Amino acid sequence: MGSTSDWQTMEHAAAVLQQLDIPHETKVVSAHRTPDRLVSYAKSAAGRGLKVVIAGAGGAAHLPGMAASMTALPVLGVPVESHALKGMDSLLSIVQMPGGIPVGTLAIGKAGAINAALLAAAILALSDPALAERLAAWRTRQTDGVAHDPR
Ligand SMILES: Nc1c(C(=O)O)ncn1[C@@H]1O[C@H](COP(=O)(O)O)[C@@H](O)[C@H]1O
Repeated sequence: MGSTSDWQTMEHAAAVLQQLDIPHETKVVSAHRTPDRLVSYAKSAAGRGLKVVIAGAGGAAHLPGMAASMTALPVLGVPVESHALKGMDSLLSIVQMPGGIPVGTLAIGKAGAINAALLAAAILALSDPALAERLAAWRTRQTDGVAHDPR
């Protein structure tokens, strides 16, 4: 994520990864403030055994796109809700990639963070049957937890 201030959004992705027992790391990496850290992080990601990158950033959110430009791993972008523009700036910065360098862009804020983790899980589950079972069980629990009556 681009800043420690993004953690209150991105912790929801980490929580879902934890629930699904998916090993993961959490790092602050900024294209703007720590460009060298971004280059080394993105270029070494695949070699270190990472399979998917979830990049959350707000405002002029160049982090997901720049990360995607330096790794062939799938990059999922989470637009963090900015104070000034409610995350519309983040969303448009992340989603409008030029053809050729994809970033899978999720919803603004908490829902996007949760869904980035679930989408990462679905990608990993394609080659991990045990994870596919855990993901199916997670979804069943969610379905079972939806009330029939709103009151
Ligand atoms: N969008 C980026 C990037 C980047 O894209 O490289 N680096 C930091 N940021 C964003 O700046 C916002 C404000 O950061 P601060 O709260 O640290 O001022 C955060 O949402 C962060 O993701």
